Amino acid sequence: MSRSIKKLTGLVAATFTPLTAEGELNLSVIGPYIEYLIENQNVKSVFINGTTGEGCSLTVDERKQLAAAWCQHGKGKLEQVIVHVGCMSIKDSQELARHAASIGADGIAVISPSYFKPVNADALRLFIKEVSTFAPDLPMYYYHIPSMTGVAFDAADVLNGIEQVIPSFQGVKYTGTDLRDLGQCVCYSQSHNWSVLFGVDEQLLGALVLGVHGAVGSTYNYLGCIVNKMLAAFDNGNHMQTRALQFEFMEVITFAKNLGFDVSLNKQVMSEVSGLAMGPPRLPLLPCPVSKAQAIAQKVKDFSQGH
Ligand SMILES: CC(=O)N[C@@H]([C@@H](O)[C@H](O)[C@H](O)CO)[C@@H](O)CC(=O)C(=O)O
Repeated sequence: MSRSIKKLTGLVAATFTPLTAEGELNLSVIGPYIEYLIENQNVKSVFINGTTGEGCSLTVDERKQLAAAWCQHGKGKLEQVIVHVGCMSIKDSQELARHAASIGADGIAVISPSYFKPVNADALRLFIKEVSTFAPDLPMYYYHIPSMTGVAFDAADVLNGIEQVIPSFQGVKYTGTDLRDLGQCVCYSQSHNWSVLFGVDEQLLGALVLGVHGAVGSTYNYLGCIVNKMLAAFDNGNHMQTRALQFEFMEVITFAKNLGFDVSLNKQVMSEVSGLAMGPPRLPLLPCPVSKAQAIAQKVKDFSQGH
């Protein structure tokens, strides 16, 4: 890689994709969205076109437009814009990787293809490598999310030896609950100065203890401020406060899950809490009842105001 690497750490918001009522991209929201994240949540890095952003439901052209808008509006304001480029077709992923490099993104990430699945970690490494060659100067992150892709072999197996085939490899975004595998990813990453970012927001404390370098998640869009307090308490060795915040956080997520928390409901919660118009989800996700989103938003606000 020809340029120096900014290590990805701290909280990263997995952003929602604002749509109009008619289901088209609503790029006018991106500028105010960035202001909201920085000023209200103290969150300065974003992960776009991922799960929360319904990236796999967008066209390649829409993904490019969105990535360009985030990079353009975020320039000089955001610390890092990471663009998820995972697709079913490697050609589409390569094109998105090339595009991300051309617009000044700070990094790219890929999930495993999930229709034709790689048979083993070697095949997945090869896929990631062939995408990375279209943006050889951009840090590449493997996005491990077996609950969505159904590709469940250990992320640590994917990392093993990857530096030999992908010079730009820079870490893993780990959305899974296997702490043994996560721990092995952290351990392997140490000698390469890679970042391991955790993606199960309600279990972050367990991952922090294992030494992850940050977290990428949907709830940091509207609870980033509180989780930043939790990270500070953790760094200061204040275990009681860290645990108390994590427990309260878990309570909010449990409440949300009992109401059927998914990307659709989450998106509406974001609209309710932030006042930004995120719009509906895209099919096959269905719009959710606003009353459920309002009930969760109230819990989020109570939690935020209580600290
Ligand atoms: C399966 C899923 O959507 N997980 C979320 C979490 O932030 C999740 O919404 C949160 O932990 C609440 O369960 C993130 O890991 C997803 C993410 O980072 C992304 O949008 O790419």
